[in-house]
Amino acid sequence: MSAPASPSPATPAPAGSSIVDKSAAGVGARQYHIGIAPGEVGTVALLPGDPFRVPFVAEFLTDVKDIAHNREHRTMTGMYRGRLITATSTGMGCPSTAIAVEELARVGVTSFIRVGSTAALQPGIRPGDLLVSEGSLRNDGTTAAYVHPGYPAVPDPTITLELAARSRALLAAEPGADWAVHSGLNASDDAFYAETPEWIGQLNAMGILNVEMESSAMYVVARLRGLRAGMICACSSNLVDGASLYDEANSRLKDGWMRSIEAALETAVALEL
Ligand SMILES: O=P(O)(O)O[C@H]1O[C@H](CO)[C@@H](O)[C@H]1O
Ligand SMILES: O=c1cc[nH]c(=O)[nH]1
Repeated sequence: MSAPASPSPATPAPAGSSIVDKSAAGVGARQYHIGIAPGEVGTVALLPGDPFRVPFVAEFLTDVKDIAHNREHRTMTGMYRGRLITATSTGMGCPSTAIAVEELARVGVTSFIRVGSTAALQPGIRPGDLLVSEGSLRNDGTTAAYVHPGYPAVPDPTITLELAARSRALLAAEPGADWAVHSGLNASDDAFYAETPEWIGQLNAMGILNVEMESSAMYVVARLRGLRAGMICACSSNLVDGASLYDEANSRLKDGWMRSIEAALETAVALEL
């Protein structure tokens, strides 16, 4: 893993100026947005988007603690098969995700696994299926503030392979399962309602499996800071074959979330994250 880099401005601040250096801001302190202090969380964090999904992670844990809930960032911790697990919600989109990853890193988290929802872009991927990300098309503004347009947004390969293996093991253990696991590329969009039929068609033609809104920031910030990240999402809807379903009460989506969380927890244990 390469050394952490910081987002250095093109022209350094003049010596003796009082311009704030945010690369050092808050290190060792309770964090401004997530409300967590060093020592309150472990080294691996599961990241759902929605604060109301953090307790779904806690359902798998023992010795559960509520750590903080500030803005969209809710955090709980607990034990899963001998490992201290942290669950923190990112909110929707790359800006708040980048803040969550930066601040979690400042309090000791070194591995991040997003457990989200996503819309499918290839026919036949059904609500409730799991999608393991192998890389993100960076259609967001946040990562453009951090890196060159050609910089790749890629997950840690070991976490990615383990997420695929653990989710396929869950599938194999369920006789008559009516869901599937898919691995491939996804897109991270900024603007949910700006996804036109033309854009959806372009992503489909490029073979992109699914679209969500956070992974590009998680991957880029993790790489820049020398940390590890991966993503497993549950399909909420299919934007190309009409299996559209923006209904969180539907049990297929909830079942998918729970399976994605279990695969992420098993990954954390297997890799000692
Ligand atoms: O369910 P979460 O994890 O929030 O993920 C998806 O759902 C939201 C859009 O509905 C976006 O945040 C998108 O990435
Ligand atoms: O989850 C998502 C993200 C972007 N666009 C969608 O339709 N769904």
